[in-house]
Formats: sequence, C-alpha cells, structure tokens
Amino acid sequence: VKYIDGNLRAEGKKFGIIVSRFNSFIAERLLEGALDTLTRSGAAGDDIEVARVPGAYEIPLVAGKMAKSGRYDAVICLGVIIRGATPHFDFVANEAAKGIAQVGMETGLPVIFGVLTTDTIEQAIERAGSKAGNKGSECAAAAVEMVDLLKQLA
Ligand SMILES: O=c1[nH]c(NC[C@H](O)[C@H](O)[C@H](O)CO)c([N+](=O)[O-])c(=O)[nH]1
Repeated sequence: VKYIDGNLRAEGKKFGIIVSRFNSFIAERLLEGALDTLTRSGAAGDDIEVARVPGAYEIPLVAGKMAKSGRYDAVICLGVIIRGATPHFDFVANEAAKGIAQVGMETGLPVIFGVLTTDTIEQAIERAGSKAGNKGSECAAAAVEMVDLLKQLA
C-alpha cells in the first residue's frame, strides 16, 4: 500500500486568508487561530495576506480573485453565520459554502471552508477558541496539509 500524506510544514508556502467582518467579535478569533497555526507551522509573516470582506456572502468573490492570482498556495475562508440572528441564514450560508467550494474546484487550489454556521452565538464562541477548539486553527492546518498533498499528486 502506498500512502500519500500531506505534511504539516508551512515553510515557503503562501496563504491568502479572507475573513468577514460580520460577527467580527467571533470571526477575529478565527483569524487569530489561523495565523497562530500558520506561523507556528513555519509560515513566514510575509507569506500570509489577510483580506477582510463585509460578510460571508462576499467571501467567494474574493476567494476566486486570490485563487486565480497565482500569488497563493492556498486560500482560507473564515466567517461566522448565526441562524438565530440571521433572517436569511440559509441564503447566506448556502451561497457562501457553494461559492467557496466552486472556487476550489475551478482553480485546483486548496480553498478551505472555515465559515461557522451555527444556531446560536454560544455555539460559535465554542468553535472560535473555547471548548470546541478553534475552526480557524483547524482550517489553517488543513490548508498546510492540502498544499503538500496536492504537490505530491502533481
Ligand atoms: O457573515 C455573515 N453575513 C451576514 N449577512 C451579510 C451578508 O454576508 C452580506 O454581507 C450582505 O448580504 C451584503 O451582501 C450574516 N447575517 O445576515 O446575519 C451573518 O450572520 N454572517
């Protein structure tokens, strides 16, 4: 059996991060988690760029631009959509998820889905650096791994 596994070393890899401002009290915690994981995995500060967008609905547009720019090895998408507070939760969440997935498929670049879609603020806080971990950190690790895996499959 030949196993192909992506490593978790980020040296020399370039990352684009998109984080939405909506629910920034929580979204910024996801960004902190992602930056912490990338830098501790060896990524250089100069190899990480962060773009902020108004809300999760705008993420796919910017993810597409970043992915097609050729400037990044991976794009990490971070946002927070909370059903209780979102009259049009399903539209925003569905379009964000679909749009982000489409960018990855279209470009062949790792485009990581780090948009929290929760029923309550409590659940979002749990996933942004408290008892359920930090989704931003998890997505950063996924990005590092996917870059190496795809390089091995090239
Ligand atoms: O990222 C979010 N955007 C939200 N809406 C804004 C949306 O992403 C767009 O920015 C807006 O519709 C303008 O296009 C949210 N709510 O509606 O509550 C939300 O919970 N999270």
